[in-house]
Amino acid sequence: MRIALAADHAGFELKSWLLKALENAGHTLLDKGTYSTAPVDYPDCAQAVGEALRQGEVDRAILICGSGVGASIAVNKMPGVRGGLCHDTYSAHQGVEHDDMNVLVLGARVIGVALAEDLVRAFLSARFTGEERHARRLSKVQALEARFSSGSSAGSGSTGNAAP
Ligand SMILES: O=C(CO)[C@H](O)[C@H](O)[C@H](O)COP(=O)(O)O
Repeated sequence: MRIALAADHAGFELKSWLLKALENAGHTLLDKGTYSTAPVDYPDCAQAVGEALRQGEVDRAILICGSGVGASIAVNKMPGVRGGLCHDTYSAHQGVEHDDMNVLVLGARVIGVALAEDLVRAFLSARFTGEERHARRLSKVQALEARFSSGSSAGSGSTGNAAP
């Protein structure tokens, strides 16, 4: 699978571990930084993976900050990007199966490397089921996104399919 990874300074070390593990597993990786522990801002990391997803450069993304909270908030501002902060394996696969989550967000100051690797495996192995109730709910999420995104008229109720 084609996977983009990005982390802020708090997530840099965990990203480095995950890059090695994913490379060994044969995935195609796009490392969007950061490349050291020098402080950077998590919205910039979120933007980097969100754009890679939206431009079709990758199929999924992994985004890491200290808690995972800031990165999760930021990445979900981008249309078509569905990030979930998951620190349990059930959520890491169910988020894909039911919600078509395409970004796994992790908090490097909260979890260890072994759990992170399990979470990533669960996330990457999962597929959206496409069952009617999940597709219906996803359409409603996309309608919310279209209704409140800048440039669209408030209250339009559009259900256009957002990229990707
Ligand atoms: O955890 C975060 C926000 O939810 C951020 O990603 C940062 O990692 C955190 O805020 C960084 O804190 P620092 O004191 O600037 O290292």
